[in-house]
Amino acid sequence: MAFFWLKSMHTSAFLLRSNTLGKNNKHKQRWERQEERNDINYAIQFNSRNDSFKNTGRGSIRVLAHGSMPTWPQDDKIDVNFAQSQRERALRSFRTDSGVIKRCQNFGISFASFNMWSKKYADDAIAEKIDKLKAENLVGVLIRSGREGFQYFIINQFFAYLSDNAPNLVKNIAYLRMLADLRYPHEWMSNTRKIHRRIIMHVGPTNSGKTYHALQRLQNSRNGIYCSPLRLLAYEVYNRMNKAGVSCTLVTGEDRRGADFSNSNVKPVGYNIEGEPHVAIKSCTIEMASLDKREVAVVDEIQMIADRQRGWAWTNALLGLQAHEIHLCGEVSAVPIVKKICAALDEDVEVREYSRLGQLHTSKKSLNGDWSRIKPGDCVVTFSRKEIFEIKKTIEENTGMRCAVIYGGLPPEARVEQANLFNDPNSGYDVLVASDAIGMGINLSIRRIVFTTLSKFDGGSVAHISVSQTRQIGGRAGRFGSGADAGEVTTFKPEDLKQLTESMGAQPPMIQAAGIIPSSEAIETFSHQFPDVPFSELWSMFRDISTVDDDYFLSSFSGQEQIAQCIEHLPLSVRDRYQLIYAPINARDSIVAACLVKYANYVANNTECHIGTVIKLPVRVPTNREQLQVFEQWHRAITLFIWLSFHYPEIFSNIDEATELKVQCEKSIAQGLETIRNRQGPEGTTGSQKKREERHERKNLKSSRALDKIEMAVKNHMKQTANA
Ligand SMILES: Nc1ncnc2c1ncn2[C@@H]1O[C@H](COP(=O)(O)OP(=O)(O)OP(=O)(O)O)[C@@H](O)[C@H]1O
Repeated sequence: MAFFWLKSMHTSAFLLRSNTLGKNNKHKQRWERQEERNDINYAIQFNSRNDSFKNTGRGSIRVLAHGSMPTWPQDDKIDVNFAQSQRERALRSFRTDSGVIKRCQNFGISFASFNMWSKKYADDAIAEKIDKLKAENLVGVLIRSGREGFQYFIINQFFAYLSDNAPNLVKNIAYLRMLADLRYPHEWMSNTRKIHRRIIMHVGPTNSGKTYHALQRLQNSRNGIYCSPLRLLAYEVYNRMNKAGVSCTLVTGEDRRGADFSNSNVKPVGYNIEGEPHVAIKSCTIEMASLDKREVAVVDEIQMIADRQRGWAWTNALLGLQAHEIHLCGEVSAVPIVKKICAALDEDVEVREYSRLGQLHTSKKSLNGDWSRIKPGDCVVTFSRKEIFEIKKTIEENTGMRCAVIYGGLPPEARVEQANLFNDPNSGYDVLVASDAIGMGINLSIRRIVFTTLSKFDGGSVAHISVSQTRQIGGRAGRFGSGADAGEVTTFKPEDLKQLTESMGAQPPMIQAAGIIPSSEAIETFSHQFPDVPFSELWSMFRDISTVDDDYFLSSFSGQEQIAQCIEHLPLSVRDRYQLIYAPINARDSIVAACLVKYANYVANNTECHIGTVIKLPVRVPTNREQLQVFEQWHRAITLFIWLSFHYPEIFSNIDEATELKVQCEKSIAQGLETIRNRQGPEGTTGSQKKREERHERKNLKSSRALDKIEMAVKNHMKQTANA
């Protein structure tokens, strides 16, 4: 993969104070341009170099040439021909990937040896001489791994090839491969293997009552745990249990709450020797699940075991929960993989199938591109935050109805508030404009889902959303007991209706493999072999050399790698690095990443961190969507502090101050949403503010022209490189 650095671009990188809005616009604009330009096969990434955190106001832009990047097909369209073309593509790009070459050097492989062996490997693969790389065997790999994972697979198989054909090229290769051997996950949790567990799967479409039945069982147990994919769902179950008089605690990455003993019906199940109450149930996000002995465990949305980033958490829960009864709720597509894993554990699986409660039908007509056809109770779904606000404005102007908004970047508290506005028939908010964040969690009284598009930018290219995602989002219409008992699904554009109808009528393909990650101990032992290699490279090296069984895949590390790079320059232990890279953040959020570096500095120095020294919220309420986005990032930076306080309680001890700041930030976000709604003109802007924004626009236009010139230079450079 060809890339080079353009260091001359002066960018104001990570700015932590309130006067940064204009400068942050520039970054935002670049990211938006990245999305827009995807169709001409360029991804321009803002790259956070370590020195950019030193307030130098400089950064660099990394330009990755993706070559021709077609849309990734849905699973059932992946065949031998596709496998062949992807194999050739991946073999070509891995041979020129400077990251791979660098890692090979870390393994002691010289450039000349890499050149020679990578060519042999590519030739043998194309000649179908390597079993695992035969096109027919790659179909399953492509489905399991997706685009990003497939590239890793090709690199990983290169090391397997070296191990067989040039065992002396990498020193200790057999030992390294043994350290990175992840083939036997069913042998990992020895304590759990001593327990006889009954596994019950509740499967069915959205809104079929599967979670309801599992929760009924949990509620009647002496002690149990509910593992949720979202903080919001964990909170919902926490409330539900306490309301029903069952003592329940809440544990999420950002929140810990005791049982609600203010409710006189809620009684602890007993007391320990210090007189502290034992509660019956724990409701948590799945990454926070503890594996103590229990009577009942409920794991929600089990199909997420195949999620490229988070799947490992479901696998850990399935392998490790020490409960006599485990209830797994989710899509029928998860049944085969759960059965396979449980067969290896010598455990039986009982499957209970459910049908949808209430009607759901796909409309025969789209809205034909006409916003005036939006009706009260509609939820308009789009996948870009920018579009959410534009659509909201258009609908409000065209119909006179007001729109609530829900998207992933909004804090959960704000999402609940927006959901309440939409659900309340007297609030004046008749329509919801949302992203796929509505697919799980919050109860919504939606009558009709209107998809504005069925494609989504997946970080590499624009791809169709999967059958499973389409059905999950579409299924939110007509939720049982919401007052909208019959649901409808349609599209905004007529050309999307055919695909929607097909997806809504199809069954999601069966899940082939479950995510896993190496333990911190495995990474630590591996790191001792390479004391001079930076942690972020170490992680990729582990992936290069690891061996994984076909029923599993190594979860994506890309988010973790980005975090690892941000904190690479700090003197942290391997264990601390392992902890920090799993912080629930996106390192591309510049403000959050900058705060993480500051927080990590306190960890490195083992000194107490006061949130006030890192975060000062802007005093003004956000009045446009860019400013709102900055507040959203501050909110994530505050919740990151709270997350850290659970892992490093002595360093991040002042949670009260953080909680206060978080509430203040939530208020500003709520006011911002209200202000943007109430003002006139584009994005709710008026008068002098409008002028200010026009000035910004002009500035942005200038920098966008500069960017065009750079891209032209990049194109020319690549042409020359290709010719050479
Ligand atoms: N037997 C029942 N009695 C009363 N309410 C029920 C019953 N079954 C389901 N519900 C209600 O119907 C709604 C949908 O149920 P539930 O959340 O269990 O569905 P689900 O299949 O898990 O859907 P999703 O995958 O969207 O979460 C919930 O509000 C739930 O409380």
